[in-house]
Amino acid sequence: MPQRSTGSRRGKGQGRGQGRPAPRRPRDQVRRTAFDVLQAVDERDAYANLLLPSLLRERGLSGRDAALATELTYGTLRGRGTYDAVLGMCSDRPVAKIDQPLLNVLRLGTHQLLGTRIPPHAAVGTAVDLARSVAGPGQAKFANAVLRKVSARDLDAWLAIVAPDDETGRLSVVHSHPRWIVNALRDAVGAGEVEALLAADNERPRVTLVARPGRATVAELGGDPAAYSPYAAYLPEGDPAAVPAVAEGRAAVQDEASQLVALALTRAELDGPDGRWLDLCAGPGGKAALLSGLAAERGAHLLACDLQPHRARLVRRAADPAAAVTVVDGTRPAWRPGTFDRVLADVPCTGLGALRRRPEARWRRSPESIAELGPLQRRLLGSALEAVRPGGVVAYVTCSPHLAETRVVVDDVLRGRDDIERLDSPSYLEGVPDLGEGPYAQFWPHRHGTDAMFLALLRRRA
Ligand SMILES: C[S@@+](CC[C@H](N)C(=O)[O-])C[C@H]1O[C@@H](n2cnc3c(N)ncnc32)[C@H](O)[C@@H]1O
Repeated sequence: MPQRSTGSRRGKGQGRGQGRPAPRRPRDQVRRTAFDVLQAVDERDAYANLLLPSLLRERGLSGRDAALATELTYGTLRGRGTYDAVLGMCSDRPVAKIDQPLLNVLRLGTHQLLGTRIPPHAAVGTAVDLARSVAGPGQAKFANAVLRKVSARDLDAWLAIVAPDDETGRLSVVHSHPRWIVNALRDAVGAGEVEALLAADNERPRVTLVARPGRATVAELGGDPAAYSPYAAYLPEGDPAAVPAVAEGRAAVQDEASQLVALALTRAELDGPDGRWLDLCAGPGGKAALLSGLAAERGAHLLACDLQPHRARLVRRAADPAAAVTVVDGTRPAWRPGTFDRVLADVPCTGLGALRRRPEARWRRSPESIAELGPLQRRLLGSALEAVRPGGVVAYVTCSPHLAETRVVVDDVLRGRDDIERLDSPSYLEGVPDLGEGPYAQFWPHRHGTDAMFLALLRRRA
């Protein structure tokens, strides 16, 4: 079920009695900003985690206003499946027939009513104002009628009414995930844990920082040292950019499992040289920053690649200055086979393991996305295995636990090959419990408090 915010009780910018707004400036900037992000996500595939911070800056929203806009945006994106089911009961038009802008206003209003402690009169009043400004007076009346019906019950009471009887349907509506994702996650984690996983996907993730090796220390990060990564700390509250090491690029926000899968690659023992490391899909550079720092400490050298020039530029900014960064199609590499001692293939994937941080991915992705990504994932893994020398190690990584992106890809690529050994990945993540029985390792939000990262460590036989 969408997480109920413990945040603001106030109805921000209720507007009534506050005098006339300045011309051309929406009077409720907080909700207008959340609405604009919701629209951009739907209309032009924007990423909320990139667009929202820039809109907040542009509109001068900070402190409690920025926190409320963030809560409303993410809460509405997360809860959309649940809220649409409720709206379907409260509207005389099918949800699919409601125009997009008005539907997003209704979702935003429903989130405030069912997922926050904002007083109902403020939630409805501000939504009606917003409906008037984006869809006209007639639609404002409709929004008022619908949201008044929504406000008649709390979330639990609505769920008792709208949740379907079949288990997949119930999980889908109660935890606001499309059915196909419920099924895929059940296949990956098992029926006994899928509900805990879906619930964890709707929690706000704690902010985890990484102290980039050789450039910052965990003590500088200020928070509690993290449970598993020796380079991580949990930020208790506040803006990560206020941490000096983050502002200076010596530290960054990075999920702990993202750190650990890169670390596991560096921990696999090698026979022979260990000087040449490759990050095949490096953009925007989180793992390359960690690997390049460790490489520099060990006298090794990292080459970090990405297909996209703008992503490669982000890698350049994040990585240790000693690393080489280049634009390369990893499926048609420029190096000779067997050049590298360690290779990371952190391939493009659906991102279904990071739904806490990118809630819109669940609505944007489809089973077709899995089918579309599969050939590229296989080619990149094949290319990584070609790039590593006999005796060297490849880490195949996804930020998705979907079986068709994880073990099925690895098993397909290795089928019929006897030159590759599967290493026991969990044993390179000592101290992290419950990663599975091996040889692959799977992190889970509900078990580890991390993204659902997948790791396969593969050695090319000497
Ligand atoms: C999952 S992201 C990598 C995340 C990165 N390792 C990090 O930790 O920040 C996948 C990356 O692969 C890149 N990519 C896609 N196709 C590629 C190709 N054919 N060759 C190299 N990179 C590719 C994408 O541009 C994207 O930046």
